[in-house]
Amino acid sequence: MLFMVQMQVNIPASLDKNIADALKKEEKEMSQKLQREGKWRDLWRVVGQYANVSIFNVSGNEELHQLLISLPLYPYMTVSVTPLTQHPSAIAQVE
Ligand SMILES: O=C(O)CC1=CCC(=O)O1
Repeated sequence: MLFMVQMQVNIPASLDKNIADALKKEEKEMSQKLQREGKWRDLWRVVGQYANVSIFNVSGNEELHQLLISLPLYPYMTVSVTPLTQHPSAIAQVE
């Protein structure tokens, strides 16, 4: 199943910089692992914001939920999830 996920990152200025940097590094490693596995299909920066729009290809709600809550930056994110389905006019096939 495909999901559009919007993540707004709100790291408090009071968080120690070394901790913030370590969380960002872990987040990058995890997101790149999931991209290589094909689960995190697209990752786009929202211009002008510390936010991204992502497309996930996972088995369903539960897998997506577990994946999102295990992201290192999850405690500092506002997450919005939109399930997607094939548009009847689309010529690209959903995998
Ligand atoms: O920078 C972000 O938008 C948060 C994030 C998601 C994957 C990643 O590497 O950083």
